[in-house]
Amino acid sequence: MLFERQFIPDVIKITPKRHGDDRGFFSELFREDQFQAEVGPVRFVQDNQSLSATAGTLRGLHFQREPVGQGKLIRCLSGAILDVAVDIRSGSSTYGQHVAAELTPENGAWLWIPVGFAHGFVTLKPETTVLYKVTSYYSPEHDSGIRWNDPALSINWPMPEASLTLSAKDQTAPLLEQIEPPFQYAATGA
Ligand SMILES: Cc1cn([C@H]2C[C@H](O)[C@@H](COP(=O)(O)OP(=O)(O)O[C@H]3O[C@H](C)C(=O)[C@H](O)[C@H]3O)O2)c(=O)[nH]c1=O
Repeated sequence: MLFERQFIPDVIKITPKRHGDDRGFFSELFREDQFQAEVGPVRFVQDNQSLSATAGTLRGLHFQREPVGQGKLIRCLSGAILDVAVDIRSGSSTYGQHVAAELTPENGAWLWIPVGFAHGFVTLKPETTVLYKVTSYYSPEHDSGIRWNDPALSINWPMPEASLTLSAKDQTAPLLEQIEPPFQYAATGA
């Protein structure tokens, strides 16, 4: 299991080892002991899966407010995504900045995004399946988000707006400056 901290170091790209042979490969996708040794005492309570039929499907930028903020461990099972995590922790030196990582079945990587980030992705291929583990249960009343194309975030989505598919909720999400900072920076980044 290779852990690569991104330029916002609390966001980590995790690449499981693949044991290849003439049949294909075997891979231990997740081990709590190795994950907790690197990240800390984080546990997952819910697994999610989404299928997006077309390339250019953009889901995000979402987060759940405290006390049920969600850490997310994301991987792409089919197709391809550009995964984006925006630091929305008040007091963070990288507040409003983001990490972007391409996740594909070929690279087999997870992206770990702790509580304190807004998360979204755009699909780069049709029939894209995303699996993600989260650290708090879904709570509709705490579900929140910021606008995917907020100019203050300078996210370079690789497709023109006209070619994107978004939910009505995502099209009308507030700008970061319009919301109360939902999280406080904590050095642990858990
Ligand atoms: C997140 C979630 C949703 N739902 C229901 C609520 C709606 O009826 C339906 C679709 O929900 P939503 O439009 O929020 O799904 P996405 O747009 O894919 O959002 C998700 O993808 C982005 C990238 C995220 O990071 C969020 O975790 C998550 O919100 O599933 C549930 O029943 N349980 C859940 O945990």
